[in-house]
Amino acid sequence: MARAGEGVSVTAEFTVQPAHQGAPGLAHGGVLATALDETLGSLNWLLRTIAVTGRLETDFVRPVPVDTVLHLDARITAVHGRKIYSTATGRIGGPEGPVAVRADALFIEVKVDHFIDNGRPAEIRAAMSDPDQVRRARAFEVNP
Ligand SMILES: CCCCC/C=C\C/C=C\C/C=C\C/C=C\CCCC(=O)SCCNC(=O)CCNC(=O)[C@H](O)C(C)(C)COP(=O)(O)OP(=O)(O)OC[C@H]1O[C@@H](n2cnc3c(N)ncnc32)[C@H](O)[C@@H]1OP(=O)(O)O
Repeated sequence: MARAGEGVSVTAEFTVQPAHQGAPGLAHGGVLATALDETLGSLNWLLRTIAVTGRLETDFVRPVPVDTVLHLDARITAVHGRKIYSTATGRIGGPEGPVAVRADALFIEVKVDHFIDNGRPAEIRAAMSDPDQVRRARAFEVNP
């Protein structure tokens, strides 16, 4: 679950499951990048803005074993026109533990037409019939 913090920030936890393994016993980097991306993406809801990831630069600082809880902390650093700049860290061993991963991101604000024009019709129809469900499921749940 992601929680709003001070300023435009959120914290979240992501537990690395066996299915997230890359190298034996360790989290796959792409899954860690996804956890960062999802946490960063949830920030845009605090701005009440629909935005997609344009750029995600990830540093992998420490290996993250399977079963680890990744403590995520993300905040918006700047907004310029449609561009939303944000940064996130993922710590292990507790919220004050060492940084294992970090990311800098650029999200670009889009109209809802971005999804209507490019998404698959069945999912668009489902989302339109229950927008609250989309908001909860896509924006505020980090663990699948
Ligand atoms: C009622 C109907 C309901 C139906 C829908 C229901 C719900 C929808 C609501 C919410 C959706 C839910 C969740 C979505 C949120 C988050 C999901 C998690 C995050 C993701 O997983 S999301 C997937 C991965 N993501 C993509 O799938 C993006 C693919 N991409 C594109 O779709 C285009 O690429 C786009 C739109 C990004 C930009 O295209 P564009 O034509 O709109 O804008 P343009 O190119 O003009 O850029 C404008 C300014 O951003 C700069 N800029 C752009 N890209 C840059 C880059 N990469 N690096 C550096 N700067 C960049 C330019 O340099 C310019 O800067 P400047 O203004 O200074 O010149």
